[in-house]
Amino acid sequence: MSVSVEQAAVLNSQTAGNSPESWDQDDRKTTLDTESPQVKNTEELNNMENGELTEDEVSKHLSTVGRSATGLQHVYLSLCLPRKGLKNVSILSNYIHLEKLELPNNKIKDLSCVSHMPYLIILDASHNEISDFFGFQPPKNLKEADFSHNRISSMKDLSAYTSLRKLILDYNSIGEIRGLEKCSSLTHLSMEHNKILRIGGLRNLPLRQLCLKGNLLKRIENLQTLRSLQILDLSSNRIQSLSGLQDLHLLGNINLESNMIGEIKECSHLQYLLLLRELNLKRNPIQEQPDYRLAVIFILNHLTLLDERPVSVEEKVSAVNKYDPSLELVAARDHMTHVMYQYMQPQGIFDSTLPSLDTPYPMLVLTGPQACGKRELAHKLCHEYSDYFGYGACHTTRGPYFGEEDGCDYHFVQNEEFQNLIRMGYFVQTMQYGGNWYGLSREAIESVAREGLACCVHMELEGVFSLKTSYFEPRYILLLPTKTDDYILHMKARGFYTDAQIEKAVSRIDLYAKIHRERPGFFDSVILSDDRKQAYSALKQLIKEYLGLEEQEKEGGLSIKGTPQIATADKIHSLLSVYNEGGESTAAKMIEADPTDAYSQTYYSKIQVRLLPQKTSAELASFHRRQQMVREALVGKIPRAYTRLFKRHVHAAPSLLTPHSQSGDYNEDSSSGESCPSSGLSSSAGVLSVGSPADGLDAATAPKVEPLDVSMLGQNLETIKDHMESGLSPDSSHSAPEPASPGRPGSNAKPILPPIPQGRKATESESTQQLTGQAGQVPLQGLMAGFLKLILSCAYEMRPRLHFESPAK
Ligand SMILES: Nc1ncnc2c1ncn2[C@@H]1O[C@H](COP(=O)(O)OP(=O)(O)OP(=O)(O)O)[C@@H](O)[C@H]1O
Repeated sequence: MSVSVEQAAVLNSQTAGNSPESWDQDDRKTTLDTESPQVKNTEELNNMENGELTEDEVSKHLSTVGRSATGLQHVYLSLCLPRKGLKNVSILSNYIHLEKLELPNNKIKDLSCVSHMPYLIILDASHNEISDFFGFQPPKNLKEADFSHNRISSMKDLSAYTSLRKLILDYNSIGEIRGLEKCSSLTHLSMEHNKILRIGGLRNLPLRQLCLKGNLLKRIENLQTLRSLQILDLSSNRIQSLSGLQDLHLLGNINLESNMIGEIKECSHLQYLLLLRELNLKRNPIQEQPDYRLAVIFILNHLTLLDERPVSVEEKVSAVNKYDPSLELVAARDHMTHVMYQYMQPQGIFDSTLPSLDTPYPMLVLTGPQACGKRELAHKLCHEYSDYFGYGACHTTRGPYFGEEDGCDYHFVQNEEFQNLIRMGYFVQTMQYGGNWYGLSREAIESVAREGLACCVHMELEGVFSLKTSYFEPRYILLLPTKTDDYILHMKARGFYTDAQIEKAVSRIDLYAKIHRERPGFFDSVILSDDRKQAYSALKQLIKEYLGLEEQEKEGGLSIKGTPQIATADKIHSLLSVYNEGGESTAAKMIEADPTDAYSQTYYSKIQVRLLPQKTSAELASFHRRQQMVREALVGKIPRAYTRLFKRHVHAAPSLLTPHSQSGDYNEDSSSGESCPSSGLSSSAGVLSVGSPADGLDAATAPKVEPLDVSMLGQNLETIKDHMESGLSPDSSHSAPEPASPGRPGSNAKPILPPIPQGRKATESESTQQLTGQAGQVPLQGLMAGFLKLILSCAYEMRPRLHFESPAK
């Protein structure tokens, strides 16, 4: 039976002033009962008390007039009767045109009346006492049904409900999802707070939203076919793993609050869900994992909301820096660590063969993936070119392989010792590889340098990045295997490596190749290492070019072996002295100095190209000042402030080291402006220019501070040795006693030699090296510490740029 407009008007007239909205908003049943006595006849009241719906009641709550489905009449389309205590709604069988029926918060057990509503689209039967799931014939247009908060314990086949889009079955006692297979329009299913033990029965449904909150689920399963799922709520279950979600590529929001997910690695199941923006893992054990939030953000870097908190850009950057730092970042951290620890230690100057403090040690770094042959080649090179190269043995925490010797291949140390060494500022760079630590110590480089040789080391790419941030400026040669199968065979043949290690090494070939491809010039040279013999020949060829040996061989038939190392050192010294004395036109001067020397030309013009355009006049002045200070320190001139203050007795330096001071001109003038260590830096520029007076000295009397003249030192070696053996200071015969009042203007102070390092055996050769500047380590002691620290920091500040160069380049 339809309700015509006329009938409805009549019904409405009976309830004038009581709109359905006012009923909806306020449960005023009693109020209405008392306030509108005319509406309530006795029968009606009885019915209401019995929970039986009456026509009058219906008429009051009908709304939304529209055309009937047949289009012939105007009818009410909606009926809303919330909180009426209704038990029996059978009368609604007459209202066949209803499209929307809302009966929440009643006591309805039977909804069979709905069978008579073929046009019903929306049904809200929530908060009732229904136990019979869909106990009516299917209205074929039913799109939304809410049966939440009822007493439904099992689902029935809903194959007939092909139009159903939204089904809400929250707060029932359903134990299993079933009967939905044919609901081909179902996009929204909510079954929170039921008793579902397993996910199932959802195969191929076009669900976009699924809520199974508050059930008894232990795992996520059978969801892989829900390709349209966008929002998933599995909160308040007992789920331990996120496995099962990996194929749901449209998922944008997952709520897993209050579950039992404990491992960060579980998030990797979600990492390919590129549309995932919101994830809630609150109240899961995973929250206790260290750096939980950053770790999750790192894995799921598309998230915008994690645990209901927005993910900031800073968090994303920190996450990447923490879990996948770039090679540069790793290097910067490594470098920072070692610089910091180094500066916390007493300082020492290692001048070795170098003409000035800011000249880096000559170094050759062979790099490439593990077992590519770089170590073998490094050893070979150092053996064959022993006059040029010394092997720099790194430290490692890995145990020695068969045949490896401590101190030869590596210094093998325990992890604890390695960490101690790091804290002692012992290393220039370190890296972890394959669970072991590797570190190149300052001492490894300097001990080679003390022999007047260039240090040859091998290391992985991370080590190269780290060295590139330091003030060392080695040559980097990449040894790259290209025949992967041969490389794998070679590694297997060595018998040291597990499959995983081999796999890792192989995978790093690409990394090296990529860096080489993307950063031209990152490596100075690349040698293919597939054939070790060929690789070594190529390496030799390169080295000869670097050292200029090819020309020498061609020109003079010089044999490589036996070429005195001093030749190289001399060359660098002489070149540098030209540089030091020159101003802007040093390159020209260098060429003038030895125009036939191809090595010099290339070497120096390259340096000029690198150095001069980058330096302002202030920088140059600063550079000269620092050189001045370093030289003074090396020839033994103690900072005047300290000398004055503590009146230390110092050994006088041999006159040959300081030719200008022999005459007693070396002016220890307190008025020089160097009354404190830092004042040296504020003195005027150009103190090293030929003929320019030292800072604060009278132009006529000031000593010219010149680069150490190695050859001159060599000539007088015997004299010095004699002095040392006799326990006298080498030039005691020349030196005047230290003035009683060194601070007095015009007083003389003889420069001193750096003390021979404590504990170091002063063998003849070592003494020689010390005095010739080949190996002069000056440990900082007492008052020198501050001054030398200052020098070191200056030297570090101004990154050195000089290094051995290829004349052929
Ligand atoms: N100080 C360091 N910094 C960075 N990498 C280093 C350092 N010392 C050694 N390495 C590198 O660590 C990797 C592992 O060294 P290890 O000696 O254990 O390997 P290996 O199997 O002997 O291979 P290889 O023959 O290349 O040395 C090698 O590639 C090695 O060159």
